[in-house]
Amino acid sequence: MRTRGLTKAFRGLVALKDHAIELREREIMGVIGPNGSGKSTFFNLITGFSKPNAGQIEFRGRSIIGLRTERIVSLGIARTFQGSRLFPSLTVEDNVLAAAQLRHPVGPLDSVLRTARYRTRVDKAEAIAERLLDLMGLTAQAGRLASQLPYGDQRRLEIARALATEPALLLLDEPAAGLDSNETTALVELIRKIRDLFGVTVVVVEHDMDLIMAVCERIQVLATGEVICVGTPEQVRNDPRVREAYLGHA
Ligand SMILES: Nc1ncnc2c1ncn2[C@@H]1O[C@H](COP(=O)(O)OP(=O)(O)OP(=O)(O)O)[C@@H](O)[C@H]1O
Repeated sequence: MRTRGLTKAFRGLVALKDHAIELREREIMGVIGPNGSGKSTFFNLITGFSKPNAGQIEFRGRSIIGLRTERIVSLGIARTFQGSRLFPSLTVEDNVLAAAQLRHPVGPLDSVLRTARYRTRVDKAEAIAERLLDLMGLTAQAGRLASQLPYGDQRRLEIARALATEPALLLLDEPAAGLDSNETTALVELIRKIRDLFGVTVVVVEHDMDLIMAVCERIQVLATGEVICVGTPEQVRNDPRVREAYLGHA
């Protein structure tokens, strides 16, 4: 995935200005910056939740500007959200199945007639859900309502839902928010494992510097909508522009 000249303004306010990023296959990239620096705007533009005023977004060699969110998901980009977007009154398993079926849709006629295609697709979605629940340590909770899960489990369920759409690019929006330090350490391992098992590229937007520094191979820093620095955790940590951006907002 790469962006060039990506710009988004809300009335007079430029939330993202001339943004450029080029992700490498299978890398874990962090995007950080003070509050209001444009991180969520960046995710919203890539996933079709909002449309840029200017610029390009290319994914696997084609422009995805103007495509609907469902189409972008089907091309292989999945995201989690800062706040929970689970279906609270569905079971844990059905939450993952619903996401898996975005990738293996069942038409109403196939469903009513229980065609062979219906069976194949349902089997495929069930196999994906089973594997993901196992990976997330949620198998024992499969039959519980999503709303009844402890918070940390709900966050992992959200990641399972994103993975169920079989993405090539996984966008995690503040995955450590609300987690304690043990859970955050476990999340570092989980993100690495996801990358290794599924071969996905991962972008993490996060305020938790321990998580970012531990898991990311490269980090891009935004400040007031502009990219101020890209580099390894070590380079970013030592960059005076980054310190300045954060101190300016302290
Ligand atoms: N829908 C919107 N309408 C108006 N202004 C918006 C909208 N979305 C974002 N903004 C503004 O754009 C700027 C960038 O916001 P954005 O949410 O992308 O920042 P962020 O880096 O994700 O912040 P945070 O770390 O607090 O989540 C902010 O000034 C914000 O108020």
